[in-house]
Amino acid sequence: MRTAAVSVTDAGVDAWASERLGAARAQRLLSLAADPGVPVFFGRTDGTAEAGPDGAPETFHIGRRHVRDDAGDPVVIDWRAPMSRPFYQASAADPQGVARRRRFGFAAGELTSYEDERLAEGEDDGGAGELLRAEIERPRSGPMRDIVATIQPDQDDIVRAPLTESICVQGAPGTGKTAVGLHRAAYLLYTHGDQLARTGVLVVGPNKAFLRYIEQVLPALGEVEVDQATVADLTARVTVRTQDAPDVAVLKGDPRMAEVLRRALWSGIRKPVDSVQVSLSGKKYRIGEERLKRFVDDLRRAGTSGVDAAQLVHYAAGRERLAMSLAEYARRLKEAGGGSPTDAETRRCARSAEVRAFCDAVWPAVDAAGLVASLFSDPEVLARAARGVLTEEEQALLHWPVLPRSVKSARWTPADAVLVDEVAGMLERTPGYGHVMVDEAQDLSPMECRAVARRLGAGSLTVLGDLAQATSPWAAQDWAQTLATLGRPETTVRPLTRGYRVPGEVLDLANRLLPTIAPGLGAATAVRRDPGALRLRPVTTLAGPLASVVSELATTEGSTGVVCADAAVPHVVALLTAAGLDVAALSDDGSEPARVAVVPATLVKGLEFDHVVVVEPAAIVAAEPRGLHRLYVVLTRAVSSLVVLHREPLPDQLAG
Ligand SMILES: Nc1ncnc2c1ncn2[C@@H]1O[C@H](COP(=O)(O)OP(=O)(O)OP(=O)(O)O)[C@@H](O)[C@H]1O
Repeated sequence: MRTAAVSVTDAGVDAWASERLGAARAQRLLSLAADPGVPVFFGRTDGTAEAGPDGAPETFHIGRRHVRDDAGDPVVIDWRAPMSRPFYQASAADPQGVARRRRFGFAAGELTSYEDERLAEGEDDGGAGELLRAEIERPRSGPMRDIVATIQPDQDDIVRAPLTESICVQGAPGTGKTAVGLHRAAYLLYTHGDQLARTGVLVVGPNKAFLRYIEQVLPALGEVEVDQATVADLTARVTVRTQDAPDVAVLKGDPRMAEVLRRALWSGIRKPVDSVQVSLSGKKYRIGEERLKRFVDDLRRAGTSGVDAAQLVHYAAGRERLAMSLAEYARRLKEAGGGSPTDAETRRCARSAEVRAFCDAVWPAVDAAGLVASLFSDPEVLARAARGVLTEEEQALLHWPVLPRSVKSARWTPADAVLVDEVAGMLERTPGYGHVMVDEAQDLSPMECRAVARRLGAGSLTVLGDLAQATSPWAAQDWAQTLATLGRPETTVRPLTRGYRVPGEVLDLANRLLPTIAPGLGAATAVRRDPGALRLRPVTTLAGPLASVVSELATTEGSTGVVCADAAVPHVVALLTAAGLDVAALSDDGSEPARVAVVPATLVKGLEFDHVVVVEPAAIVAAEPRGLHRLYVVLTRAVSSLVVLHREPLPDQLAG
C-alpha cells in the first residue's frame, strides 16, 4: 500500500491539481507510516466452519489499521471495523462465530508469543491472560500507550457505543477510563469521519501535564483531528494572574452566578425614550417611541426567555437585529410610499450613524470582561444583578478589595475567566464540537461544566471520572448534577470495575479510604496481584531511606514518581539531588517528566508510574480540605510497586 501511494504519478493537469495531489499523497503516506515498535496486527480470529463461505472457516487478522494485498483483498482488519468486534466481544458463552481467538505478543516489533482461546471448546481466559498482564506491566516511558490489542469486553461496549449516545463512565482508579475515552474518540472518528471532520472532537483534561501524557494516544491510533484543552485553555479570554480563596472559588463556580451574569447583561438594555429619525436612500423617516419599544421588547424576550436554549438570540446578534428592525421598518414606510429600496440600501440604513447611536443608547455593546469587572468593582451594580440570588455576605465575597487600573490589568483568577467566558457565550454563540470527551469530570465546578456544555453544541458527550477522586471544593456527591449542568441530563452512568493499573495489594490499601471518602461507591477489583507490590515503611528520618529507595528504583526499567505534598517538593528534590540522584520536579507547563520525577500531589491525577514512592501521607492529607481524596488518588498511581515512607503515623483509615 505504501509503494502504491508513493508511485501515484502526477498526470500534470495543472499546477493546482498537482499541488492537491501532492498534498493528498503526503497525507496518505503519513497515515500509512508504520511505527516500527508496533506490529501490523495483534490478533486473529478463526471462524467456526459453518460461519464461513462454502463451509470453510474464515480467518481475520486484526490490527491498528486495515491492510490490503495486491488484489485489494483485506489481510488485516482495522480494530474499529464492525468485523473486528467479535475479537473483543466473543466469549465461550457467546462465541459470536469465533472458534479460536489468538492474541499475539510483540516486543520492539518482533513477534514473541501468542495466546489462544478455543472458544468453540468452551475455553476462555475471562480477560485475564498472560498477554494482558505483560502488556499492563510493560515498563512505562513517555506518554500513554494505546490498548487496542487488549481492550476488554466491558470497555469495548463503551468504545463502540453509537455517536448519538452520551455516556458517563464512573470508574475506580486504573479501570481504563482515560484509555477507553480516547479509544472511543478514535472509534468515532473512524466510523463517522466525514461528519466529525466538519464538527470536530474536543478532549478536555485537568491540566497540561495530563494532556501531554495522553496526546500521543490518538495520533498513535491514526487520528489527528482532535483538539485537546484544559478548561483554562477554553476560557482564556483574560490573563489569569492569581487564585481565589477556596470559599470565593466555590461561589464563583456556583450555577447561581450564571443567573447573576444573565441579569447583569440584559438589564443593561434601556427603554427608548424618544422617537428616532432614520434616513433611507436620501429620505428621512421617523419611527415612533412605542414602535421602538416593541422592537426592543421583542428582541429582549427572544434573548432571555426562549423555549429552547439553542433558539435564544445572543446579545450581540440582538443588537444587530435591532438595527435591522429599524432599517426594515423604514423600508416598509418607503415601499408604502411607492419606493422600492434595495437590500444594500436597507443594510446601509442599518449601519447609519442615527441607527448606531440609537442602538448604543438602548442596547449598548458589551465587553465580557468589562461586565464582570463592573460587577466586582461596584457593590451597587452587583447588588442589582444579585438581589434574591446571592446573599449580602456572598456578594461581599465577590468584591475586589483593590480596584484595578483597567479591566486588562485586573487580577483575574481561573474562576473569573470562566465567568467572563459565560458572558462571552451570552454575547455570541460559542462554536460547538460534534463530540466532547471530558476527563476527570468529577472536579469540574458547575460554571466550568457550563463552559464545556457551550462547546458541545448539538453533539454528544463522553464524561469520564471517579467521584472518589474528587478533590475540588465544589465536588459533587453524584453524577446527576454534573450531567445536567453539562447539558445532557439523560446520560446513562456506566461503571467500570476491573482495575488494570494497580496491583491488588496496593488497591486493597487505597480501598480502605473509600468508606470515608465515597460511602456507597463500589471498590474496583484488581486483575493482578503481586505480593511484592506494596511496602509500608515507617522511618525516623527521611533523607537516608528516601535516597536508598529511589536509587534502588532508578536502576529498574521504567518510570518512577516520588509523590509528596506540594509544599515539600523543593525539599524532596534537594534531598535526592544531594544524594547524587538525577531527579526533576514535574511542572504543569506540559514539559516531559523526568524518568525519576518528584511530583506534587495536586498534579498526579490521571498519571501513572511503574514505581511510586509516597512521601509522608499525613502531610498530603493535611494540605487541603479534601486531603483524604487526594491521598486516594496518590496511592493509586503505581503499576508495579508502591513504597510509602512516613515519619508521622498513617491516617487512621489506612491502618487496617
Ligand atoms: N484493556 C486494557 N489492556 C491493557 N492495559 C489497560 C487496559 N485497560 C486499562 N489499561 C491500562 O491501565 C492503566 C490505567 O488506565 P487509565 O489511565 O485509562 O485508567 P483511569 O480509569 O483513567 O485511571 P484514573 O482514574 O486513576 O486516572 C493504563 O496504563 C492503561 O493503559
